[in-house]
Amino acid sequence: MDFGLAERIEVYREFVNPVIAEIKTYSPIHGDLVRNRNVIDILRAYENANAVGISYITAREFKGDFENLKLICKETELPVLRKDFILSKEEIERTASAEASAILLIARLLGHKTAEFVDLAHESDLEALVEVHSAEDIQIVEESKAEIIGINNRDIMKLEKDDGDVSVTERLSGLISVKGRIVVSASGIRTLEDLKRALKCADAVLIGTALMMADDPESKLRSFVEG
Ligand SMILES: O=P(O)(O)OC[C@@H](O)[C@@H](O)c1c[nH]c2ccccc12
Repeated sequence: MDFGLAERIEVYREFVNPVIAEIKTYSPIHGDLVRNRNVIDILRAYENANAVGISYITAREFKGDFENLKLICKETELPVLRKDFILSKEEIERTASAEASAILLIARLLGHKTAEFVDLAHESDLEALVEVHSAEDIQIVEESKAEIIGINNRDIMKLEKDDGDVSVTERLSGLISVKGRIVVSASGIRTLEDLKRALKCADAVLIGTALMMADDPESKLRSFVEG
């Protein structure tokens, strides 16, 4: 049986640093991140370095491509998280049809519809990773049945134009009162020190840019996972 993302994080965290490795095509700050490489080669590098899961951004603001999501899901046994600005039930169903195992839902975007969208994700057999960036967002996610809370160290509505570091995770993780949910720290994690700080108050981290900008993503990821 292939475990979902939440369960895999719980198993991995006993042995390694659980890292959700992101295949990120483009960054508003750094520009093109794929740099003519093959997406599947990047996927294999992440698999070889023991990523706990794969994240792929389909959002057009990040030059993502839904066909690539389908290809990645077909090519890997790891759980795949689809990241986009999800605003409709159809997009949830499309994510399930691509055979992703988890979907990103943004509390800031969905507001009090978040709980309903989490239930819709579950109806499509998808795990819900609800992303938060404020105390208000935490209240919203706690009204839902989301199994994974993603603390974004940046405000995604600013499309990475803002700075953000693990101090956001340190501050917000303390506000989570409903226990038993997996907490993931995402964005702006560039060094093993950032990772260690994040894992003091989160169960896993999600890293994109630092891996995509590395000359050798496999060894870069291995240094985070085994560090
Ligand atoms: O590249 P970074 O700093 O490691 O951040 C990764 C990830 O957190 C970021 O890409 C992200 C977080 N939430 C999103 C929502 C949409 C698109 C992208 C994102």
